[in-house]
Amino acid sequence: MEKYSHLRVIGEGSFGRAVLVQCKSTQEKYVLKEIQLPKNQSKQQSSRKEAVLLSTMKHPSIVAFREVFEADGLLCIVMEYCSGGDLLHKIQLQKSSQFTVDNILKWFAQMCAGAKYIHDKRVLHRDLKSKNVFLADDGSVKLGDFGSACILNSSKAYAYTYVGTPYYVAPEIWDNKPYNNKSDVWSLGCVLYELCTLRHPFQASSWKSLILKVCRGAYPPLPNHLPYELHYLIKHMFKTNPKDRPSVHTILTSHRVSRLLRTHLPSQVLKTEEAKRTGRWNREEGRKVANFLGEKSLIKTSTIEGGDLPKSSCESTEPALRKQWATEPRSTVLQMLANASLVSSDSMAAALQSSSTHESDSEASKQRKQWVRDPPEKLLGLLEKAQLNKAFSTFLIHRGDDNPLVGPLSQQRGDDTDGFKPEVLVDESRLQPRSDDEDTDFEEDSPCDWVDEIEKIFSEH
Ligand SMILES: Nc1ncnc2c1ncn2[C@@H]1O[C@H](COP(=O)(O)OP(=O)(O)OP(=O)(O)O)[C@@H](O)[C@H]1O
Repeated sequence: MEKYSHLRVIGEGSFGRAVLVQCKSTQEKYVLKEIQLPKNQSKQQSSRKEAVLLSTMKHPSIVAFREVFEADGLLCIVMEYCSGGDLLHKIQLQKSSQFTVDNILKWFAQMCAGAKYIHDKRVLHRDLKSKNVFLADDGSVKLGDFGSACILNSSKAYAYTYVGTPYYVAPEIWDNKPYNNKSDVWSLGCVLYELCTLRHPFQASSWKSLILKVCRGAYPPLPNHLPYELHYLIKHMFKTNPKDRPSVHTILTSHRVSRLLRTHLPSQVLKTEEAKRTGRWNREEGRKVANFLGEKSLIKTSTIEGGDLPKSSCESTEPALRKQWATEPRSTVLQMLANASLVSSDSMAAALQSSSTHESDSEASKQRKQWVRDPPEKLLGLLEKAQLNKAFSTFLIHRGDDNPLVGPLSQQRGDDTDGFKPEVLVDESRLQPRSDDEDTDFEEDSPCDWVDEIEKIFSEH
C-alpha cells in the first residue's frame, strides 16, 4: 500500500471501493479495487488463488492487472487506469447522436477479442455490461472487472451468492441453469445493442416485465440503417437457448459478421490468432521452442546413456513400465455399467428439449437426470419486493440481510486476517492455450442454485 499515493475514490460498486492511486516511483496512475476478505482463513485461499490467476492475464482488450496484495483485511487489486471512463457514461453522453457503424464494429471487435481471451482460459466474465467496459487513452475499449465474481464466489466470502446485473442477465440464469460462456455472449449482445441504439434491448417498467422480455428474447428491432450483418448477429446473440448462441470464437472467426469485425482488430491480436490458426510461430516463439527442444533432447540422451542426472521424485532408475489396460475390465466398472441407463445423444437432446414439461411417464425418462425448471413465477414473486432501479447494478445476495437483494460488500469488514501469501499456487492448466479447433463451450464448475438461495432467505424472514 505504501507504494501508492491515494488520489481519490472514483466509485463504489457492489464488490467494494475503486480508488485512483499513483505509483510513487513511476508516477503512473492505477485503479485500486478493495475487496473484503472473509474471516475464515481456509476460505480466503481460493479467493487469493483466483486473484493470482487473474493477475497473470494480459491482453490489449482487457484491463490489465498490475498486482494483488492484502492490506488491512482487504484484498487489493491494482489495475490499469482507463482515463476515458466507462462505456455506459460514453453512451449517455451521446444523447441522441448515434455512433458510426465503424465505431460500433471496432469497439465490439475489441470486446470480443477480450472475451475470447478469457474464455480460452476458462474464465467467465459473468458481469459484462457497458459499465464494465472501459475506454483507454487511445480510444480502444477494454473489458474490466472480469472474474471479480469468481473471486467472491470461490471464497464464499460473507456467504454471498453472485447473480449478475439483471438487465444484462441471460435467460438461462433466470431459468436457474448454470452460467456458461454463452451467458457472457448474451450480455455482450446487450452491450452491442446499446452501442447500436443508445438504448437497452430489454426496457421494462417492472421486474416481471423485464424478466419475461429477457426469457422470450423480445427486443425492438435494430434501426434499418445498420448493416444486415449486425441485425443477423444480434438475432443470434439473443437466442434464448444458449446452445443456439454463437461463442465469441465463432463470432470472430466464422460468423457472417466476422469479416467486418476482423478489419477492426488490433494487428497484434490478429497476428497471434493467425499464428495459432496456421500453427506457425513467429521468430521469437520459434527460438524459444527450439531452445526448449534442444534441452529436452539433451536430457533424453543422457538418460538413455545412463548419465547420472538428479532424479525427480517420480522418476525411477528402472526404465519406466508403460501403463497397460488390464485384460479384464474391473468389476467396479462392470457394476457401474450394469446400473447405468442407456442414453443415446438423441434421447438426451430430446430430454433437454422437453425440459419445460418436467417429467414424461416413460420408464427410461425416469432414470434420466433432467432439468427441473423452477417456475419463473416463484422468482417473480420474490423479486416483487426489489426495486427496478437496482437492475442496472451487480447483484449479490447476502444471506441474513433484511434486504437480501442489495448487499454492498463495502459495508462489511473482516477482522481476523493475516498477511498475503504470495506462494499461492495457481491452476496452471488454466493458463495453457487450448487447441485451435476447440470452440469455447463450458459452464462454471460449481453452479450455485441462486433461486433456491433467494427462496431460503425469504423463508427465513
Ligand atoms: N480500470 C478502471 N479505470 C477507470 N475507471 C474505473 C476502472 N475500474 C472502475 N472504474 C470506475 O470506478 C467506479 C466504480 O467501479 P466498480 O467496478 O467498483 O463498480 P461499478 O461497476 O460502478 O458497480 P457494480 O460493480 O456494482 O456494477 C465506476 O465509476 C467505474 O467506471
